[in-house]
Amino acid sequence: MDVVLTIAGSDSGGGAGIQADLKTFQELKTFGTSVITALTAQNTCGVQGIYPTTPEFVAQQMTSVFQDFNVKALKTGMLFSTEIIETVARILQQQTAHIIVDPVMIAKGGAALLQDDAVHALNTKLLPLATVLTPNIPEAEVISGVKIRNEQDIFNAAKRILQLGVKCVVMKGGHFEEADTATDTVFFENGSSFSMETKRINTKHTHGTGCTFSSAITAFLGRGFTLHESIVEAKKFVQLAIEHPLNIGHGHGPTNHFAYQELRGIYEVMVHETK
Ligand SMILES: Nc1ncnc2c1ncn2[C@@H]1O[C@H](COP(=O)(O)OP(=O)(O)OP(=O)(O)O)[C@@H](O)[C@H]1O
Ligand SMILES: Cc1ncc(COP(=O)(O)O)c(N)n1
Repeated sequence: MDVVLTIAGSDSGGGAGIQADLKTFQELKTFGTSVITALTAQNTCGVQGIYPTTPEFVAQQMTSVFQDFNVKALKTGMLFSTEIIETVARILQQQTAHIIVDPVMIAKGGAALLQDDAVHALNTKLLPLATVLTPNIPEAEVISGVKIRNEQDIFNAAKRILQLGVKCVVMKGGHFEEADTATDTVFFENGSSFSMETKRINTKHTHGTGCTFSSAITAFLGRGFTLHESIVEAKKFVQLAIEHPLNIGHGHGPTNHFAYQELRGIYEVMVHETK
């Protein structure tokens, strides 16, 4: 049994954060462990409150997990503050597991899940350790300092992000709402890249899509899939989860973490190798 870890915030509504990550890990036949960086009082309508964990207690949770388990891959989600990022990065420096960083900044409803002054610590302390970074378009703009309006901007932003020390960046296209596809573009440090295209689903039930996608990459990497296979298979997982919603809650509902197993992972992602 491969052990994986999520270092993220708790979503009391169960659709994003730690809860989405553990559901994804379980569906993908890995053993999920967790380090909680913050509690959120949250549901499908928004975030009603945030109660961050102290950096010392984040460190204590990480030590408990690493002392006992051989963690094959781990992801970070909501990290909230400079102090928590610095603590997480300091402990991760001693680890050999694949590190997937989902740079969670703002919840779908608009609540800030990362303090503005924490971007510097993210860029300088955590990103140099990352195997994979999975920004959405607004997050990629903040990290790279490049305004993104078209494909060339995506390329320029990705290049800047790779210069921060990230080995692979997945630029997620979920926020291009006018497109009829949901296309993510993947760039590697060696200069190669590919894009993944799926049908865009017209739905409001997209709460936790980014958490689900990055935890699926983590689970596949933890099981020993290659980086390329893990990213494409995770795209399939999130596509099926969005395409077959559970219709829970009164706002932006969660995705369906059961769908990938129930449909035996059957979905064709269009992959275009660009180099
Ligand atoms: N309407 C949609 N139809 C199909 N795929 C989508 C849709 N919206 C997002 N995706 C896919 O979901 C994944 C997550 O992308 P997205 O840009 O939504 O991340 P995010 O904004 O970080 O998510 P979140 O903040 O909700 O956790 C990507 O693979 C993206 O292409
Ligand atoms: C604890 C936590 N982590 C991440 C998200 C991002 O998800 P979304 O952008 O869908 O609100 C969230 N809302 N809550």
